[in-house]
Amino acid sequence: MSTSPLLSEAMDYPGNLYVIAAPSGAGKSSLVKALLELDARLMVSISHTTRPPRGQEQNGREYWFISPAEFQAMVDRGDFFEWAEVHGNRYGTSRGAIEKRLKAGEDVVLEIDYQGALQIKQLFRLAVLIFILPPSWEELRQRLCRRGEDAPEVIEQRMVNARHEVDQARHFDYIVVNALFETALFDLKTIVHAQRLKYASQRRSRPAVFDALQLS
Ligand SMILES: Nc1nc2c(ncn2[C@@H]2O[C@H](COP(=O)(O)OP(=O)(O)O)[C@@H](O)[C@H]2O)c(=O)[nH]1
Ligand SMILES: Nc1ncnc2c1ncn2[C@@H]1O[C@H](COP(=O)(O)OP(=O)(O)O)[C@@H](O)[C@H]1O
Repeated sequence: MSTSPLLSEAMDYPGNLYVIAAPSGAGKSSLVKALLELDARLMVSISHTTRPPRGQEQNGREYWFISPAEFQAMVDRGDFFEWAEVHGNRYGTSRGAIEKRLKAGEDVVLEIDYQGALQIKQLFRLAVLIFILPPSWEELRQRLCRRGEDAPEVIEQRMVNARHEVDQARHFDYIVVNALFETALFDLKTIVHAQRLKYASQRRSRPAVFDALQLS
């Protein structure tokens, strides 16, 4: 059991933390974007990365794109809540942004890899870990190809890494299979809503339960 002081503090945070991981191409970003459109109470945290931007990506929208030296300086200053190397690049969640939001009672979604998700669970016992699975390996490859953003060798590396990533799904609280998009989105929405109610009642706050139900 971790003895991090953050563990007990986190119990008192009024906001909920949802952590969503998946192998590249499973549909995580598309699902999270649709979820945010359905649920105005969710905020997504923008990560920092050393990966170069893809075609339509903008600094500060999908990611904060920074150099390896800038990333290292943030690591040295302890600016990251968690960080990991994924597919040869570094990615991290900035500490300040999520703590401030959770303390303010906002529900935060982190779209990160399994290593980061498992680090977060050590710090926030109440974090809800959700793993998105593709319906098959073949469909995963097809989605990566259809997305048309990655070179063939990058796709191959992501397919190899996916085997190990999928193996980590058993450590998560929930698994959602993204076969039919609308069904997976409904599953995600249900998990978010059910956990919101559960934690509101655990905090023994009747107003918080009503608030979670969006009743007055
Ligand atoms: N640990 C960690 N992983 C992250 C973070 N941001 C993104 N990732 C993960 O890094 C991996 C690669 O992301 P990306 O380059 O956008 O590729 P994509 O998953 O194919 O869209 C994905 O598994 C992301 O969830 C972060 O802040 N921390
Ligand atoms: N349920 C689905 N059925 C078919 N294609 C999907 C589905 N979900 C996502 N996609 C497509 O698969 C590709 C990868 O999705 P994306 O959200 O970028 O994945 P990730 O963020 O997990 O890497 C995109 O082209 C997206 O439109």
